[in-house]
Amino acid sequence: MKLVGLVGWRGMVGSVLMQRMQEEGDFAHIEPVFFTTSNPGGDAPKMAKNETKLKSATDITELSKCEIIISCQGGDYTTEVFPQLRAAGWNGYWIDAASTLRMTDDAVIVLDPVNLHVIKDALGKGVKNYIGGNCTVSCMLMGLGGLFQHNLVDWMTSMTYQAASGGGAQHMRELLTQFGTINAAVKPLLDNPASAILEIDRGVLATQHGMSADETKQFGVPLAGNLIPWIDKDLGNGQSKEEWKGGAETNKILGRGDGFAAAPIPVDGLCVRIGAMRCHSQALTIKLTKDVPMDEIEDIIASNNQWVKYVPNTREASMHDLTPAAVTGSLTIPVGRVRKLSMGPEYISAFTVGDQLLWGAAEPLRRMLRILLD
Ligand SMILES: NC(=O)C1=CN([C@@H]2O[C@H](COP(=O)(O)OP(=O)(O)OC[C@H]3O[C@@H](n4cnc5c(N)ncnc54)[C@H](OP(=O)(O)O)[C@@H]3O)[C@@H](O)[C@H]2O)C=CC1
Ligand SMILES: N[C@@H](CC(=O)OP(=O)(O)O)C(=O)O
Repeated sequence: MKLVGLVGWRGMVGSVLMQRMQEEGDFAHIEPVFFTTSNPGGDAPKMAKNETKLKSATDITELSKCEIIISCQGGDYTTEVFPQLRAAGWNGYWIDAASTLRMTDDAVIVLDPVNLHVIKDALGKGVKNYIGGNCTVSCMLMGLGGLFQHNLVDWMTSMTYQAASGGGAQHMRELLTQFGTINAAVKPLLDNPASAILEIDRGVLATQHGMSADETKQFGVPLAGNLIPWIDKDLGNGQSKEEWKGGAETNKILGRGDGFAAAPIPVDGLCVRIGAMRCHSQALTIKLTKDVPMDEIEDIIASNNQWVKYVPNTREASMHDLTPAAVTGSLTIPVGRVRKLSMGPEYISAFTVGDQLLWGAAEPLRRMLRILLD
């Protein structure tokens, strides 16, 4: 059985990965070795077999013994440890959730329901680095992959509604704490049915404006009852790094653009943080390469993979099936609000939601592991 090193297994993404690996019986196919940056010598989790103690995640000799390493430890860890491992002559497979290596020439962004052909081609060429994509991009492609597969996308804009979890566990906690603070500030008024709504509204606003640096440490400004129209770094050209990833990663996953024969498809838009917990949603405007009847569009979207679920464009279905609350914890990727736009028969809208810790982070990694094992 292959020795598989697991780094970052107790973090938020890592915990979801461990849960999914247990659900899918992945541990039956590997000899796991658990690494840690904080507790070498401590007890490994119950999935451990022969190696029951945690090893240091910076011990290059121990890491080098693994044929495959999966890291959910984060970009700083990858930046520090990955070059040392390769410099030491390690030739194993590196599977990573962090963005650090995604755009390097010797790495493939993995989302096998969409780009198994790209992965297989790279494996044949001896590529050893397989990196999970940006959560927003992966969730979008799981939903709209059919349109790309049929060469129907001329260009696409993605306007996102991204959950707090994209920032990490502390961001989720901060959001909930802020909701609690706001509620507490106006609770006496809320409890009194005779109180004036504008007085409640003033109380909410005063609480948001009065939040301390400590209460907004993660997001920088209040997110509860608010939104933040900027995610990740400022690239200095008016675009955020999250928005840049939308175009760059989508094309790399599809095997288009730089380094590939196929021309890139323009994908761009605005990325916005909202007060959802762990599902990223996005509203898409798509210019098709030709006028396609609606029933064909539905078939193409719905039949692309077993997780996509086409939601009829009705009020009831959209309210119940096309929301973060409906999707959280599930691998289902609903796609709805699909209709022809008034700009012309080649323009359609769509709305999709995905659990950014599942398809957005953990699931492509464990599926890449299974591809290597099978
Ligand atoms: N959050 C997201 O939405 C996404 C994240 N990613 C990537 O995954 C990386 C990891 O993200 P995420 O899982 O959110 O990071 P976490 O902060 O939850 O976990 C990272 C590491 O922090 C250490 N840690 C310290 N304190 C705790 C604690 N109380 N509970 C659990 N772990 C703790 C653990 O390392 P140790 O056991 O060694 O102490 C853990 O592996 C990101 O940096 C990013 O590169 C990718 C896609 C989406
Ligand atoms: N940037 C994403 C989360 C994330 O970790 O993205 P990436 O894996 O591309 O760094 C968000 O904030 O929602």
